Amino acid sequence: MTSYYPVFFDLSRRPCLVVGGGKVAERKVRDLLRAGAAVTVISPQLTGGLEELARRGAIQYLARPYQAGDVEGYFLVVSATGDKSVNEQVARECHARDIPVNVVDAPALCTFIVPAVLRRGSLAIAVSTGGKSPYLAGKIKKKLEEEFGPEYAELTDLLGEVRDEVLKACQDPLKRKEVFRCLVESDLLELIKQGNKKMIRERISRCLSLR
Ligand SMILES: C[C@@]1(CC(=O)O)C2=NC(=C\c3[nH]c(c(CCC(=O)O)c3CC(=O)O)Cc3[nH]c(c(CC(=O)O)c3CCC(=O)O)/C=C3\N/C(=C\2)[C@@H](CCC(=O)O)[C@]3(C)CC(=O)O)/[C@H]1CCC(=O)O
Ligand SMILES: NC(=O)c1ccc[n+]([C@@H]2O[C@H](COP(=O)([O-])OP(=O)(O)OC[C@H]3O[C@@H](n4cnc5c(N)ncnc54)[C@H](O)[C@@H]3O)[C@@H](O)[C@H]2O)c1
Repeated sequence: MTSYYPVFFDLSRRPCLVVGGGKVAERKVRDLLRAGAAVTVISPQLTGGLEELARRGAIQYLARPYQAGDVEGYFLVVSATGDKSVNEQVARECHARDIPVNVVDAPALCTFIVPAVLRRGSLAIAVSTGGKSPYLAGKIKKKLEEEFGPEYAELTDLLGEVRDEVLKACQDPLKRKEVFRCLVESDLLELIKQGNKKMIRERISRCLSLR
C-alpha cells in the first residue's frame, strides 16, 4: 500500500499542462488556475467552460491530440483524456523526465494524487482516502462544510495578521506560543459570526498582553 506524502505546492506562475479537455480536465484546470499556475491545455475538444477560459486568455490552448514530448518543460502535468494509451504515454514521458504527473483514473500511473479540498479563504482542509474511494473523500469534505463555515476564512486572516505582528514584536518562542494558543482557544470565532468588531479587538489585545 502506498502511504502518500501530503503537501501544499506553490504553483504561482509555474507552467502546468493538462492533457484532455473534458469535465474532469476542466475541474483540474480551475484548481490549477486558483493556485496561480500558468496553464496550457492540449486537447482536440474542449468543454464550454474551458472554451471560455481559452477565449479570455486565462489558459493557453493547443487544439490537437497529445504529441510525443509535449510534456517537456512543464513543472507539473495532469492527464485526463479518458484514453488509456494516451494517459499511459503521458505518464511514461513524465516519469522519464521526473515531472510530477497525475493521471485522473489511474493511481498506479500517478506521482501524486489529488485530495478533495474544503476551502475557507486561506484555510484548506484536504481529504484523501489514498485513492481507495474518491467518492468517500468528497462526502467527508461535504460533512466538514457544516462544521467549518465561512467564518473560518475571516478567523484565519485575522490570526495571520496578528501572527505577523507577534513574530516581529516578540522574540521569546514560548511567549509567542502562549499568545497564539490564547487567540485560537478564545471565542474569536463566535465574535466573528456575530460581527462584534469591538469585542474582537478587545480579545486580540487581551491575548497580545501575554507577550
Ligand atoms: C478527490 C477528487 C479530487 C479531484 O479529482 O479533483 C478525486 N476524485 C474526485 C471525484 C471522483 N472521482 C471518481 C468519481 C466517481 C465515483 C467513484 O468512482 O468513486 C468521483 C466522484 C465525483 O465525480 O463526484 C472516479 C475515479 N477517480 C479515481 C478513479 C480510479 C480508481 O479509483 O482507481 C476513479 C474511477 C474511474 C472509473 O469509474 O473507472 C481516482 C482518483 N480520484 C482522486 C481524486 C484521486 C484519489 C483521491 C483520494 O485519495 O481519495 C485518484 C486516485 C487520482 C486523482 O485523480 O488524483 C474528486 C472529488 C472532488 C470533490 O468532491 O471535492
Ligand atoms: N479522478 C476523477 O475525479 C474522475 C472522475 C470522473 C471520471 N474520471 C475519469 O477521467 C477521465 C476523463 O473524464 P471526462 O468526463 O473529463 O471525459 P471526457 O470524455 O469528457 O473528456 C476526455 C477529453 O480528452 C480529450 N482527448 C481525447 N483524446 C485525446 C488525446 N489523444 N490528446 C489530448 N486530449 C484527448 C477529448 O477531446 C476530451 O476533451 C475518464 O477516464 C473518467 O473515467 C475521473
